Amino acid sequence: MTEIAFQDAYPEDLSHCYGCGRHNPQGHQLKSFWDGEETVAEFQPEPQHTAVPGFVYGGLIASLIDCHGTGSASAAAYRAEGRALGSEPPLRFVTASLHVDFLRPTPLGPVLKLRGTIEEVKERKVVVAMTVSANDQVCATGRVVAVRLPAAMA
Ligand SMILES: CCCCCCCC(=O)SCCNC(=O)CCNC(=O)[C@H](O)C(C)(C)COP(=O)(O)OP(=O)(O)OC[C@H]1O[C@@H](n2cnc3c(N)ncnc32)[C@H](O)[C@@H]1OP(=O)(O)O
Repeated sequence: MTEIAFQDAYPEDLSHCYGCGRHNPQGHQLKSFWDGEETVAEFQPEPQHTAVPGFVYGGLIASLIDCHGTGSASAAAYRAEGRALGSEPPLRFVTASLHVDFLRPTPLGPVLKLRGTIEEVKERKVVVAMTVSANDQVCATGRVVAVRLPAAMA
């Protein structure tokens, strides 16, 4: 694993995202890292993330996939250019498409583990496939198409 989380390399003014912004105290503050050619993140759901008692809310799972996907996209773009994470000019990505499949109920209790595979890297677009596991069982899979931050959001 790298020592710095992808999201901790985001510029100050782009670190307020509900899913991963380090400056959003009410947010999830997801942290993603490299693990070889794959990307990983962990998240501990809390009781307020309940769907049916005992099981995790699907919207939370989708938002974890969203932010692990966009974070992984940014890291993959830096890696493809042979640049250090967070170096200038910044390579920031937003979600163009978010696809989630819920394969089985996700138990509320264990830490959720996300694992991402970089499927495609282009100059403006990165595609990331992900799994979300609890107790070493894949509960959901996801796919994010991430596109470079548009001028309208900068
Ligand atoms: C930066 C730190 C913040 C962290 C972000 C956290 C994640 C988020 O929640 S971001 C918020 C949600 N996302 C948004 O609000 C984005 C709103 N959408 C947009 O601004 C635009 O539609 C945007 C930028 C995604 C795409 O812009 P657009 O001009 O349509 O892109 P365009 O140049 O046509 O397409 C680029 C590539 O992406 C692909 N693409 C674009 N949209 C989609 C889509 N919906 N589905 C699949 N592929 C798509 C295109 O096919 C194209 O691929 P290729 O190069 O292979 O032909």
